[in-house]
Amino acid sequence: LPLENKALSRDAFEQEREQTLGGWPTGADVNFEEGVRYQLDLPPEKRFSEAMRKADETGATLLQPRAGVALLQEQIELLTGLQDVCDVLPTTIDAYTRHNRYQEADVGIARSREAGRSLMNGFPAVNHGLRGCRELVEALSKPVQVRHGTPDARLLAEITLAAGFTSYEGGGICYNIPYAKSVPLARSIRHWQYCDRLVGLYEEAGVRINREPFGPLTGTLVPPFVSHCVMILEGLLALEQGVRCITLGYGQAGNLVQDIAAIRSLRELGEEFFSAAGYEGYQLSTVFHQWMGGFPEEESKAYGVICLGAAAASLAGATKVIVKTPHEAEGVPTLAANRDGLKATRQMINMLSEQVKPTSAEIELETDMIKREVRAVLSKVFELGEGNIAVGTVRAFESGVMDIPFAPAQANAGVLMPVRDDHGALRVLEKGNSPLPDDVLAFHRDKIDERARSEGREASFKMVVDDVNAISDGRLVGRPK
Ligand SMILES: CC[C@H]1O[C@@H](n2cnc3c(N)ncnc32)[C@H](O)[C@@H]1O
Repeated sequence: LPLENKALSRDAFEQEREQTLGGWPTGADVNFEEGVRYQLDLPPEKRFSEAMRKADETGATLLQPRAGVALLQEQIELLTGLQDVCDVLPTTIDAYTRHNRYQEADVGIARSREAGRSLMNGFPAVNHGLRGCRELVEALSKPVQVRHGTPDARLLAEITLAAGFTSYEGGGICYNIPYAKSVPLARSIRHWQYCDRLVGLYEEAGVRINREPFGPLTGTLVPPFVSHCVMILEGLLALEQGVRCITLGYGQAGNLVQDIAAIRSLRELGEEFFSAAGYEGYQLSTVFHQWMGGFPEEESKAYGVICLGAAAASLAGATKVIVKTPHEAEGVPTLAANRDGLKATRQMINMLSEQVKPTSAEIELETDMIKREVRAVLSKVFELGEGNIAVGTVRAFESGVMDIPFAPAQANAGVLMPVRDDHGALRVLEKGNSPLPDDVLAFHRDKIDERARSEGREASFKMVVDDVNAISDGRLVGRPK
């Protein structure tokens, strides 16, 4: 399929829809006009776009957990048990569904039924189908979002959107490079143009669905400019398909100054690039993911990490924060652990939300650095695309102009290497083929040299490894033992 950054024609979309809905028997229940009517009947308090608009209007930071289990009744109980301590709800999708392995998802459901507990790491929404997903939506009183990691998320989108989910996470880059090994980037981008076109068709029918590109990417020392470039490209691709409600994401890195600058620059850069591309009348918000890297085993220390993330999200003025749990080091959290992570986060945000947001010369400098980095990389992506940012994106990854640290995908160069500086901010140790301006690179190098001097060792990959393990080991910067 030719990859172009143009709204899919209705014919092309309908043709592809036939094949998409045939991907699993439950696809046969989906009818677009009926789905629109169902969505239009949802009350405003169950619409994600409304919740995000109000949050930005009032300067609130909304709380959202992750949560997904195999069986429908359990998922209803789980989300019912969470909705009184959060603002908006998730449904985290299982790994089989994320790779379109619905047959195995069926087996997972059957085995979970036999065992009387969830043996899957998420909710297999495609197998539960329209009826199951609607039963879930109708049991709840708050907006529900689909959270997953699916390179080909077309059938999942058709079923969950018709079922009344009002937000859909992901994108053709963010759900490929960190999540898949050998899915061609052009293919996942094209699949996500279908998902975004579907959202655009709902939009044209008067149903505003929120789209949230997945900001953290690999969740391992990803410098703000790297994930910001992905966010802006996926936002532009979505806008072209008719999406008008976008939440750009960012994964906490740990240094407060840098995290605050990251969220503020993300919103400003979104506005800058979306309006420069000629789009208007869209809703733009931000989401801050609490630390996505390794967590301490001990719950008391895990709360420390969770609360720093809560504080950073509030001080940065993020529209929403994705909350971790004290079971993060173990795996899928219990309802109680999920509730506790949310309550600790709420305490932090309540104590900070009435305070004046901090500004400082350091935050201004960091914000300016991030903006210059993003502009340098994206102008190269646009140049590579010769007017087509979808092709530009593919070529940028092929050439290493865009490069995501620690990503498993063959499509990723994997040369750019980050490392923390003496205060824990992420800097570029090895730029790879990233077109960062020389003075910006010198800034990064100076900051890294400062740490090397204070630790009395050369900046090296050993430092990076120490940083990857630092937070699990109880600190931010991976100091030598
Ligand atoms: C993106 C990765 C994050 O999603 C979280 N996660 C993945 N599956 C589930 C799940 N089924 N329930 C709750 N949290 C989950 C996991 O803890 C990790 O922090």
